[in-house]
Amino acid sequence: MASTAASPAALVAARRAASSAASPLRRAGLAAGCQPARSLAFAAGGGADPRLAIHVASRCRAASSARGTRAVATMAKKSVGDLGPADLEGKRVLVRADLNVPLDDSQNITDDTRIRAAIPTIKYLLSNGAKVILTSHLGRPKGVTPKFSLAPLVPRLSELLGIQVQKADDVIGPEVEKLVAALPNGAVLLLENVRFYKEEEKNEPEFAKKLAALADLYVNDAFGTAHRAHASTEGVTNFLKPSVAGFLLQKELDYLDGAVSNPKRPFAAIVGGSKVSSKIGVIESLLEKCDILLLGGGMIFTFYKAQGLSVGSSLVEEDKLELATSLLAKAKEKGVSLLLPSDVVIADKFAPDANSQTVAASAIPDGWMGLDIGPDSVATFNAALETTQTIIWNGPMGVFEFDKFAVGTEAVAKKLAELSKKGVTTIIGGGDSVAAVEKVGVADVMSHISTGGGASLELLEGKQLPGVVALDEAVTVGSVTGSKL
Ligand SMILES: Nc1ncnc2c1ncn2[C@@H]1O[C@H](COP(=O)(O)OP(=O)(O)O)[C@@H](O)[C@H]1O
Ligand SMILES: O=C(OP(=O)(O)O)[C@H](O)COP(=O)(O)O
Repeated sequence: MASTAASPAALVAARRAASSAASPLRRAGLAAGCQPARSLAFAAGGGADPRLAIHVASRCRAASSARGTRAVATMAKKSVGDLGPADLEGKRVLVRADLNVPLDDSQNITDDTRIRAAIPTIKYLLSNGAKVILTSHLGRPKGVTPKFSLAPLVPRLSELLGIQVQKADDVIGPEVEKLVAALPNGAVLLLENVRFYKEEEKNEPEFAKKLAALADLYVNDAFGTAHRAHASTEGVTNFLKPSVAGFLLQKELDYLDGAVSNPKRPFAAIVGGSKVSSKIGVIESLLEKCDILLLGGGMIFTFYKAQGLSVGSSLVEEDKLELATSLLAKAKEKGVSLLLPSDVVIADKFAPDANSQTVAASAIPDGWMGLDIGPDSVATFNAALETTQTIIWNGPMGVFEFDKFAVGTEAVAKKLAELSKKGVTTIIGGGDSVAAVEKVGVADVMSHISTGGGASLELLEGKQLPGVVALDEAVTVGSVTGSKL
């Protein structure tokens, strides 16, 4: 699996110099949807603390895909697998994929995971004689912006599909209609970046209607964008039936909704990342479902402080101390075994070359900040994980972008890989945990790695995703819900 990992120095420089157009990393981040506005929002939220700025662009990566199993949970939707040759032969199928991949300065794809993840659905449609009209966004363009064209994706798409993919220069309109009309069975037409039309993000019905008019049926396989109610993810379903889930979307729901809501027990959740505030919804939702909750990352210092411990200059959200206390109480009330790290690796500055030492969580000296969990915590976490059958992981245990403080995160990745090989269901819920798993080179052994950062977070928070809600319901037979039985 391709890695998006960059050197810590490059990462820090890229995060801090958000205005530097010369940075390839920043461009990669921009191409993948990480705009400066988002960086600024995080920085502002954290009082311009560089520790909060570092993680922004690393949310722009994704992961592996495979044919999904049957949907089992509350959001079960009709699947493309429910459609056969009789439904698809000669039909024009509008496929919304999330091909929002990072590109370098020369418009080369630096991580093709999302393209590869979209292939099974497209191949299935082609093998059933359909004509595929493929639509996606790339980045967050404001109007037509050449550097956000989908043209650089054509060679890789063609290579993976084993056919020459055609490319339209527009999304709707007479030229596109002509190309669609001339499309033979078993061919793919890639439309231009759907966000070149402002109507897309505004979910304007007239635009959705024009998009829908290109096709006979609709497949949404864009999990990474399923939390957006846009014309190509939501609005189009009002004008095109059937509207069904692609294999990737289905697999994401099977794991992030199905396996998490109906887990093989014991079920452990590992939640890390920088701030407790951005994970409140996830923690609260997982406390309803899991047996064990392991916390790591920058958020632990807010919990420590809430318990009266000294945290030195570690990241703390002063306004979330009460919340941390209430989450601890809620875990107790629910009978969830909540484990906070017992030791931490501290640094004398927020830098890759900082001096560091390992101390008990209760012994952080003034002027030092915790940047990773310590070896005792890793051992305790590993022992807890050994007892489980299902594990969901969201958020790194430390500042893994700096090698010196990546040990705890990498240990978790390795443990999950080991357990996955033994049959434990391991789910990596998007965001930076995906980067960590890729960095350690164990992505391929995990049961599921989400292709959506924001979308997986919303799903884990228990929210309904508009792009999913809009799809046709699956057929229900008895107590089992899913595709053909
Ligand atoms: N102890 C810590 N202090 C400061 N930042 C941390 C700490 N531990 C982890 N982080 C940062 O948290 C960021 C990831 O946070 P977040 O975006 O919430 O996770 P995710 O992307 O997995 O959802 C990473 O950039 C990492 O460097
Ligand atoms: O990269 C994406 O989201 P992610 O960074 O949360 O994984 C999706 O393509 C959605 O992009 P958007 O956040 O610009 O709507």
